[in-house]
Amino acid sequence: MKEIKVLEGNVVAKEGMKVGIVAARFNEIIVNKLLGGAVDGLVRHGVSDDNITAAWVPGAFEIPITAAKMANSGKYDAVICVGAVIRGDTTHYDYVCNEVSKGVAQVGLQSGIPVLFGVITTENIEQAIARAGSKAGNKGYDCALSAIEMVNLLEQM
Ligand SMILES: Nc1c(NC[C@H](O)[C@H](O)[C@H](O)CO)[nH]c(=O)[nH]c1=O
Ligand SMILES: CC(=O)[C@@H](O)COP(=O)(O)O
Repeated sequence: MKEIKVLEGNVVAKEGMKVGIVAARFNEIIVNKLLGGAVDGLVRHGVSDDNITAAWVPGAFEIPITAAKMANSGKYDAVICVGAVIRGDTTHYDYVCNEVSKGVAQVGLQSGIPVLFGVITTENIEQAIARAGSKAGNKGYDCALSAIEMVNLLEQM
């Protein structure tokens, strides 16, 4: 097979990389762990903590508008969104999840910078705990590495 050109971003942060994080305060006990995981992942892979800015919003539904403000400010190379939406007794969960996921994706497409979806959407608190730094890892940490990779990839295009 002929040799083809393959583009791939590594997970070493470029010099001076700036990251915004939007964190939803609802289920704060979970989201604090996601935020900490994101910061840990960023710093361990070369982002200076001086170049990380987090903004707290009331709930996941407020993430997209805040992510859009950050993404379009020109101040950040990437934006990470973290939150925890846990199903309750009504269909409210479905509406929140749908709008947050669509909204975050739209911000990335519209702004042209990587906007990472680190909002866990679970049936119960146990599933959320598992994804916020226990047996299923930390979605915030995962998003940190993906943010670095995507910044490095898009800069090659
Ligand atoms: N139930 C959860 C919410 N609900 C609140 C909404 O996100 C929003 O803040 C409210 O509807 C006002 O616009 N938010 C979460 O982040 N997680 C939940 O489990
Ligand atoms: C995800 C939610 O909005 C949910 O926690 C709200 O709970 P409920 O459906 O019992 O009002």
